[in-house]
Amino acid sequence: MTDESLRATYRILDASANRALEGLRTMEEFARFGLNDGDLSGQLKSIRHAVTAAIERLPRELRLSARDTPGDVGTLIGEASEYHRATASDVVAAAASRTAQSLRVIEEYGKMIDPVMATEIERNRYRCYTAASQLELRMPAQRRRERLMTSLLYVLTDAGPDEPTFQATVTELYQGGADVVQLRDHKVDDRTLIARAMQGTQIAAQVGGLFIVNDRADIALAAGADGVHVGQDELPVSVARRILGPNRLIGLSTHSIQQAREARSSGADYIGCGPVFSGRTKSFDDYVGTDLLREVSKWSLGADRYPAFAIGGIEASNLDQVIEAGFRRIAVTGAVRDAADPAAAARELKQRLAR
Ligand SMILES: Cc1ncc(COP(=O)(O)OP(=O)(O)O)c(N)n1
Ligand SMILES: Cc1ncsc1CCOP(=O)(O)O
Ligand SMILES: [Mg+2]
Repeated sequence: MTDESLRATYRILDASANRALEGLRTMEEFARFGLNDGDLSGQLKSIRHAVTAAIERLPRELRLSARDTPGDVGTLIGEASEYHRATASDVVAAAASRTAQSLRVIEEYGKMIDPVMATEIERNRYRCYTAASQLELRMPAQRRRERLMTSLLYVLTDAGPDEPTFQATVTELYQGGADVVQLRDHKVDDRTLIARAMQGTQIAAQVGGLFIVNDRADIALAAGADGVHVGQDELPVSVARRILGPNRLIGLSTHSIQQAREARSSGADYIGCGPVFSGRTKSFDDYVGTDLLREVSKWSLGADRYPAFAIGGIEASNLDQVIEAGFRRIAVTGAVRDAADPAAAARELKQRLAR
């Protein structure tokens, strides 16, 4: 090998090593701080250390003297996509792909310089594929939980008389500012339920909203919905979780502070809290009123801002009482469904919650 080609090879190895280590660290940070997953962040850290050790087999002075960042023509070539990362999932996917490519480059050029190093890099490239795919598989959960954290308005709707009507209703609800739409209909058959659940899921994905199925974890899973909502006498959260896996959301109805605390420790992603007032959709013997909202809001704001939606008879006319009790998240049916202009009614509620 000529001096020139040796220098070029070291330059490639040095740049690729930096890229691979940066990519590994980017993934590791998300596993650690985004997912709090000690096992996955440990795996990525161990790969990073193994790659560092393999690279350190190359004489550091040769790597450093070959480095020429100001003279690198590649630093001037930027694709627009490199500057756009809308979500943490995009960051992780880009880091995973960059890392795998860089490890492959080190492996190929490294074979000319140090076959032992190349073999060690190959071994860690395979480890990296496994860890990166585990991390990427966790990202839908992250996206859903991030979306939930920014959700203020949750609207429950029935299956409607037919598919076009349901499609128009759900689209209108999201356009009006609903962050979450729940399909809640005890009257229709399972065929109708699954068809509507699939339709709602598709609309939600297009507009960036969340779509939840009431009561039925099986239907939620089969439709690919964002999650299920269950009541105190329905599927326990642990069973719904077994059906839905870690990536989907589970909401639980709660009627006391004790139930709210238990919901959180059982792994529910959010709670419905009520019934607050007497409403038009479902009647109850007792109403929790705003006292429970006050108690839950004091606790949930301290509990890492655990998402809690007030539900039951909430309307534009009593919304201030809910807000005064510390709640900025509500779930409604009648206030939107029965309005002359449901989208406008949703928009008004949303604007007041967001203030
Ligand atoms: C967001 C939200 N909160 C509460 C409920 C009520 O659930 P549940 O008590 O199980 O009653 P049904 O809706 O099944 O009649 C809900 N659906 N959504
Ligand atoms: C399903 C449910 N659970 C508690 S209150 C309620 C109904 C919510 O509808 P509305 O907003 O019309 O009272
Ligand atoms: Mg229920």
